Amino acid sequence: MLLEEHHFTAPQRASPRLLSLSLASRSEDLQWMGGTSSKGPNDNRELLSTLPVTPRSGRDLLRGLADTRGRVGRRITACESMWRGLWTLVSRAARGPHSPRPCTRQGSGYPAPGSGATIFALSSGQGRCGIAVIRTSGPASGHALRSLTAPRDLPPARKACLRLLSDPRSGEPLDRALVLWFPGPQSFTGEDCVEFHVHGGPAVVSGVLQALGSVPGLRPAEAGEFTRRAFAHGKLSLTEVEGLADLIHAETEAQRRQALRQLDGELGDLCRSWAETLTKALAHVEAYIDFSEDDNLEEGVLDQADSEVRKLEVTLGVHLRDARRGQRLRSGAHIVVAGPPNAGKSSLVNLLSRKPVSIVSPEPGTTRDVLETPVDLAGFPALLSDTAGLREGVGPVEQEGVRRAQKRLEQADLILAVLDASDLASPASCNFLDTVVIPAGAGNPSGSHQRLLLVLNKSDLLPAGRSDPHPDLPSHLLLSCLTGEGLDGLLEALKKELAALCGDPSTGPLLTRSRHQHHLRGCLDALGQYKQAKDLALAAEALRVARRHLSHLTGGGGTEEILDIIFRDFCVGK
Ligand SMILES: Nc1nc2c(ncn2[C@@H]2O[C@H](COP(=O)(O)OP(=O)(O)OP(=O)(O)O)[C@@H](O)[C@H]2O)c(=O)[nH]1
Ligand SMILES: [K+]
Ligand SMILES: [Mg+2]
Repeated sequence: MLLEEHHFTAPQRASPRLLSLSLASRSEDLQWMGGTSSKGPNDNRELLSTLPVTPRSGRDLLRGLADTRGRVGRRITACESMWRGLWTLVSRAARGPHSPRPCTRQGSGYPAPGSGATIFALSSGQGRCGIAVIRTSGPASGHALRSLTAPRDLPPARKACLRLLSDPRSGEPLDRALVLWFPGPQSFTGEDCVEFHVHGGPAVVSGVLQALGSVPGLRPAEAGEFTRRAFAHGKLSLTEVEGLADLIHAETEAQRRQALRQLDGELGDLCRSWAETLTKALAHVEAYIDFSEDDNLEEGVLDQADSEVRKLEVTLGVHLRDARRGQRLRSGAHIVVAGPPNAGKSSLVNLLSRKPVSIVSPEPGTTRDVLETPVDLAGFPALLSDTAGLREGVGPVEQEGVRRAQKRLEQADLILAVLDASDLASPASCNFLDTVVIPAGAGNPSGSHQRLLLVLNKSDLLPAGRSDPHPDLPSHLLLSCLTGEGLDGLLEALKKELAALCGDPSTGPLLTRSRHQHHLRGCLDALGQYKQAKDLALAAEALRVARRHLSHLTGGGGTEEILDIIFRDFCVGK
């Protein structure tokens, strides 16, 4: 029976009497609800599975309904969604065991734009290469495969077969290629898909693409369209889609690990478990609203809901506090290299990025604009900004440079403060120490101020043999950009700072985008409203809002625009 297929498990504290009671009093509502659309069977199934009732099987439920139909008066209940859920399940059970089974997951509910057409694209990179992969997705995929190949029969599903490809219009041979046939729904998009692994020459690739374009019902894919179809068919949740986009763009080891975790569905699983907690709490509140006067409800149902909500609030708070780190790991921590003129800031930026990003010269005031360069520091992504030397009393152009440098300093995740070790007594050095280094609380990592690493450059100019010539300064590292001495120590210190800023990609933060943060905050706000609600109906509504935020996090923001923004990150063929 359907209810069992959906893993309907009766709660341990269940009371069978309660079910027949509730069905008897609400059957009119069930009929009334039958004409309206369901919010989504998954939602209601969850709600149903947590209700304090025990239908032994779908058949019992149906029988109970038939018995009671028409015996009670009309009453619209506060737990409308519960009855919608029941109705959905019951009417599906009535359709019998042969009604189509959902595939691996439920669809996202968003139709893919232009779905129905069969799309094709080059899915491997552009340019000359050993092998290029061209794929199709859509109902005409099988026809396209048969049109291009000889022999013309479909190969066994998911097995690579060697076939001669030829142009269906002229019969001209195009390539000898491996082809793979993925009948839906067991494919990346959930639709019928074909992959052609052809030789990677531009003429072969364009020949096959043109041949595919000549097959009726096929058209070139748009950017991200394959993934969008996978999302529409419930093959990927939105957070997994984001993980996939991040994996494609990952440039460092830490980014790759983080993206892979998200693609594996960790964030989605977490959200679903939170949503389940809320569903339970909601079911308790709804049950209380409906049945409290029947005296059949156990004691403490509301207290249980309250305590679940409180626990969830704490967990969400922890994740929200970690969200900034997840975003840094995804897009790179902002490291701003600052210091007085001629300290060697540009030399250090070039050394860390291993390329001549900035002009280095003995003339103070060489760098004016903020120069940004992405770098991979010990596996962590970072955005290094070279800035103008900080000093007063200079011309208008340099002054503008100083203003920009100061603005950038305010936004830094980490300040890499550079001083000339042989010139610490100069007014510019003293001023920089007083205005930037000391207020940032260098050497005081537990301080609530901005993180800062102090580097004394040009150590090669110091008299040899003295271990630490500046013990009175805040904690610092000695470096020579000229000789490279001290670079390993600096990289080690940077790695520690970045690990603290970004979190451990294998175990750490899971919220990687401001979109995630937005919905989590929305969920927390709604939980705050739940606690303050004076009326139970309002409390239930707050729980529903909270749950909606979590489902938007994994399923989209409720608008097509959000999806457009996310899918825009993909290239054609993905
Ligand atoms: N001896 C020595 N000279 C260095 C070292 N690092 C940089 N220099 C020299 O110091 C001078 C200034 O270097 P830059 O990298 O341009 O310094 P900056 O801080 O970017 O200067 P501005 O952009 O003008 O503020 C150049 O002549 C460099 O060759 C070092 O470790 N040792
Ligand atoms: K300079
Ligand atoms: Mg410079």
